[in-house]
Amino acid sequence: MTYKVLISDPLSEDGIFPLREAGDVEIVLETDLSKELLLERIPDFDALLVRSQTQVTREVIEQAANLKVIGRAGVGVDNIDLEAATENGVIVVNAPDGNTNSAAEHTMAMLTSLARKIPQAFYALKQNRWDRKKYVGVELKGKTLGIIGLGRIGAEVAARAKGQRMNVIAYDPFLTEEKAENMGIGYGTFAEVLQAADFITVHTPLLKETKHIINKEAFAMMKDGVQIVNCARGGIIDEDALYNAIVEKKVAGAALDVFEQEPIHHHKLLELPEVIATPHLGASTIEAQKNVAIDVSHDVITILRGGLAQSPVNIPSVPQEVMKKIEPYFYLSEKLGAFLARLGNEVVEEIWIYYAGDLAEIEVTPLTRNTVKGLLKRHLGDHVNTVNAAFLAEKKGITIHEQKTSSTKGFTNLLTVETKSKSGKRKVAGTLLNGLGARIVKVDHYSMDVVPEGHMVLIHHKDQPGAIGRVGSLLAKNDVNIATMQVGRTEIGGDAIMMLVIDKQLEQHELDQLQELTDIYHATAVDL
Ligand SMILES: NC(=O)C1=CN([C@@H]2O[C@H](COP(=O)(O)OP(=O)(O)OC[C@H]3O[C@@H](n4cnc5c(N)ncnc54)[C@H](O)[C@@H]3O)[C@@H](O)[C@H]2O)C=CC1
Ligand SMILES: O=C(O)C(=O)COP(=O)(O)O
Repeated sequence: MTYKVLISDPLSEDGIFPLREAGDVEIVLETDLSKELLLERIPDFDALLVRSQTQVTREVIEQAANLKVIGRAGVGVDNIDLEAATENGVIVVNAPDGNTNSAAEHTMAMLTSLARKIPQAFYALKQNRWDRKKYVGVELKGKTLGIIGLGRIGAEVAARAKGQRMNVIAYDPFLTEEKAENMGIGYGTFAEVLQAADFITVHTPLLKETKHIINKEAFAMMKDGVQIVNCARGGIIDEDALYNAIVEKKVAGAALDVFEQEPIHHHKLLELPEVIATPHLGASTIEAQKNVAIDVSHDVITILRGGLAQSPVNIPSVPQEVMKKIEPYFYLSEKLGAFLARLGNEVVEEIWIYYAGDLAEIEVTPLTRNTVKGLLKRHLGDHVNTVNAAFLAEKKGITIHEQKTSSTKGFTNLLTVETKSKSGKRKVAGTLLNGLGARIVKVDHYSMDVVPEGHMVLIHHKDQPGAIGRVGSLLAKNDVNIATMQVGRTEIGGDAIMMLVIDKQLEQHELDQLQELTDIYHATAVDL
């Protein structure tokens, strides 16, 4: 199988070698696509690789019938409609570490340039103006740098600013006093940081919660003559409020790498001499571009081949050591879900998934998603996957319960899935037998030992002599070969079930014939 990958923003050629060498990947490089052309191209592709330029909107995602993964060669994913991706089962991955250093270095370059007015002085010099008085700056040493958002980049900026002998104070919802102390910086609330700082730099992602956090009210809290740096995302700072704060001399200067709408043309902020800017260059170094392209290429290949990504954005990442433990159960969990889905035609209202024995010791969320995927697939088809399974279940009004239990019924591991619908509850349990693979060991309250694959027929009947024979004869008459057969009953002469593994899929009329046999209550075909 060959996977088609569209690269729609310029990516480092040195960084995409994992894709080039993959053998099963066809790369199409088409940058600067118009919205219309992207919509036209996208249905052909299994993967899309972007930076910050391509706008991966809901419309694009919904048009992308074959898309499995969107790789963001960088950090910010605000140009990708994550909700639409999740709803459509498309995994989004990014490269969170590869450009941290470059972004931090660019921030420091902007901070220094701002303090010493280097771009303005250079521009004047280019125009033959030797003006030493006009471009007197301020030192960074001894000044307070306020950092809003102390993640990977914020923390690197803090370390570098300390090297410049600045006092650093930061606000981040995850920053504790102890952590700040260990880093040798101060910490405060959002307002305290704004009030204390001579320079403010923002390093949050652009989210609903961070949109315009630096607004008119925020500027009012700041010191007069404060200088602002934004190498994170346009939109974190309200551009109109910044413009006014500069015109009113509240803000002495601003260094901007990013804008609310990119690319910019004749932006009013650029008309102000206090503003210096770069065209979103924070991650534009040879090293960062190579790093992010390598990381995202690896993740994209892994996902296309059915593996689990290192840096997924819209599904929780699973550490490698946890993955090793749960991977063997993936097959079993999906098959149990699929088995239950075929037992009845009624609308499932609730799902319980019980994890026992070895399973009770590990992180099972990925298995829960996989079970739900197996269950929903019967009616929703291949559209459902581990990314959107929980979302689709919720949309269909199905509640999912996940429970760890100590009751293993003698198995070293036991995965039990139970569904509730209007007519009652159905249950199937499975285990992974050491060296022998997956087995269904219980259907409702009947014990079994069946490999969960192939064509099966589950027959509810009365425990009477001749019932098994009649089923065997009818199947033989229809030229259906029985591979294995298991029988279980509650009591002699009571309700019983037969679980047959057969060599072909039963036709509806064959099922009807089975149900007409004496002592047979009901027959269900289960094709896994
Ligand atoms: N200019 C450029 O070329 C680049 C820009 N970026 C931007 O920088 C952003 C940050 O990148 P990283 O540091 O790698 O991300 P990160 O996820 O490591 O750090 C973000 C931090 O912001 C904090 N945060 C979230 N909401 C906040 C709030 N309301 N107030 C204060 N802090 C808040 C988070 O707790 C987290 O610690 C990215 O999301 C991206 O948009 C990243 C790389 C290059
Ligand atoms: O990684 C990020 O968030 C960036 O902003 C870098 O963007 P870019 O890949 O240079 O368009």
